[in-house]
This record gives sequence, structure tokens and C-alpha cells, in this order.
Amino acid sequence: MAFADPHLQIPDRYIRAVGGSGVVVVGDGESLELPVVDMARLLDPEHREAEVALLGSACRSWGFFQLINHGVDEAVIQKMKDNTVQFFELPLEDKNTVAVRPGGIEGFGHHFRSSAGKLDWAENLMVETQPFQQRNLEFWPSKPPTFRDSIDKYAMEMWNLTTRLLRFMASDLGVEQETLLAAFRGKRQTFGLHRYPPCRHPEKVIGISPHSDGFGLTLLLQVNDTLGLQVSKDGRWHPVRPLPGAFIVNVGEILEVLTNGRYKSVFHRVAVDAERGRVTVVVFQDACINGLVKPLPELGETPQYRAIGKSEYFKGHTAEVLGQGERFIDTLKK
Ligand SMILES: O=C(O)CCC(=O)C(=O)O
Ligand SMILES: [Fe+2]
Repeated sequence: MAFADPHLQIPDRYIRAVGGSGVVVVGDGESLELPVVDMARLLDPEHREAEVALLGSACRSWGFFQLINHGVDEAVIQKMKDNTVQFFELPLEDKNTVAVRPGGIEGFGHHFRSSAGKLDWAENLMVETQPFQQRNLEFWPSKPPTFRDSIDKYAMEMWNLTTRLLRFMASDLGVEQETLLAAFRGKRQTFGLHRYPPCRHPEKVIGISPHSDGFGLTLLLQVNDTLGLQVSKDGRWHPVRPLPGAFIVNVGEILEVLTNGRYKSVFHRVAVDAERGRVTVVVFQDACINGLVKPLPELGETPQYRAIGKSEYFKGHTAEVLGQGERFIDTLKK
């Protein structure tokens, strides 16, 4: 595999003519930091109002924030981190026992390809974790032995965290909590575990090409402190400096549509480091209203997006017909 031997030439299918990790990033001094939302303050009646406003403004202006004091069981987080690292350290043949199949999404392998057919400098494991009946355990690694249990417990924690966040988002948006929760309840939850190996020429490759997330809400956990994630704001890439123990949360395209454009789903990408690998655990929470992607009725008096069926939406989102800087939901705008 290309990643294994640091002395090998970088294969052409990873090399980006333009748009490698070297492209303009804001300098250290001028870099804006992501907003930081404090769950302890959201839960404290004395600070709630101000913190809800901060959460709302983060979702409206950045589409991203860091979440501290989130209350997720630290032992469950640690197990998930350890098992993810142990899985990626397995020999390739072990990882390939859950290899992604042609045309499939779940499993281990390379999942992301730019429109020019170039590969991202990463290996990934994708598994669907909810609804329970839809779990394909054949794609859940049996090594390390505690991995399945770790995924199961982490899945539950992430759903609970999602419901906590949605309640405060509903409050910011001025909608009934239940209306927003109902759009997410019982829907798909997908895990994306990513490993970005170091690369001797990071400027020639990219860990994940620029994209905006297609589901409702994304909850990202950095397993180590290697930098890499960059968020687009005002036409420039801002490196995210993860706070110890924080989650990085971002608005997906479906949440943008549900809020009728109030919250923003923004482009982000991952740059690769020359010396250090990076591992992340990403959980995507899906949403829809009676099988449709459309604005919540309470917010959609004048809908900004036309309603579309779920399967048509996913076909559109995954099709490689969009140019750089375009999102599928922009094609739904009225
Ligand atoms: O690993 C990261 O930092 C970002 C991953 C990501 O953007 C994704 O999985 O959609
Ligand atoms: Fe993403």
C-alpha cells in the first residue's frame, strides 16, 4: 500500500495538480478560531440563554463549533479511540476482511475520490450503526475483539449527545423541540473512521477533498492532536485547533435545509501532515421529514429549497457531477 513505505514514490493517483494541502490557508496570526460551545453552560439555567445564542450564531455563521463539557462518558470515548487505532494498525489483510465492495459504502478501504478520479490520502472504515435492524455486522470488524462493543456503546452516546444538542438548537430556532427531534429520531447513524498517514510531500496530496456533509449533523472526535481539518469561511481555509477533549460539531446539508437556510453546511477538507498520522472518529446523524428533505414547516413559510425524496437526495449528493465549490442542496434552491 502507498502509505506503508515512506521511501516509495507517491503514486500518481494520489497527486493533485491543484488543490493539494498546500493551497492558501490563513496565517497563524490572522486565523479565526471556531466558536466554542459549553454544554455545562447550556444545561445551567443561569447561563443558558447566552450559550444558546452562541450555539445559534456558530451554526449560522460558521456551520461548525467545538463542544466542551459535553458529558459523554470518558471511558466510552477512550475505548472507541483505542480500538480505532488498534484496527488501523492491523495488517492490511485483516482490515480487508471487512473491505468495501464495488459500488458499496460500508466497509474498509478508500471511500472518497475527487471528480478527477484522484484518491484521498486516507484509509477509512464506514459502518451504519442505526437503525439497529439495519446493521450489517459483516462490515463490523471482529478485531480488535472489543471493537464491536465499543462502536455499539459509542453509537448510543452520540445519539444521546445529538438529542441534547437538538433541544438547544430548537430553542435557538424558536421551534418545538419535538419537531426537530422527530426529524432525526429513528434515522440512520453512520460511522466514518479515518486514518490519514503522514506523507513526505503533503502539499501534493489531500486527506479529504473539500466537501460539505450530506447528513443532518456531524460529530467529530480527534483521536490524537495532529492538525488537519480546515474549514472554509469567507473564501479562506481556517485550520481547526482541537481543544483537548472537545467534539467538533458541524451542520450537514440536511440540517441546513430543515432550518430553511438559517444554519449553514460549509465546506471543509483535511490536510495531511509530513511527520505525523491523524485519526478521527466521525459520526453522521441523518434526518428527514416523512421521507422528504425539506424545511421544517415552522421555519419554511417561504421555503428556500424544494422538497425532494430521500433516495433522490442521496443520489444527487453522491453523484460526481458537481463542480468545485458547489453543493447539491444549492441545486434545490428556489
Ligand atoms: O477527519 C476529519 O477531520 C474530517 C472528516 C470529514 O470531513 C468527514 O468524514 O466528512
Ligand atoms: Fe466532512
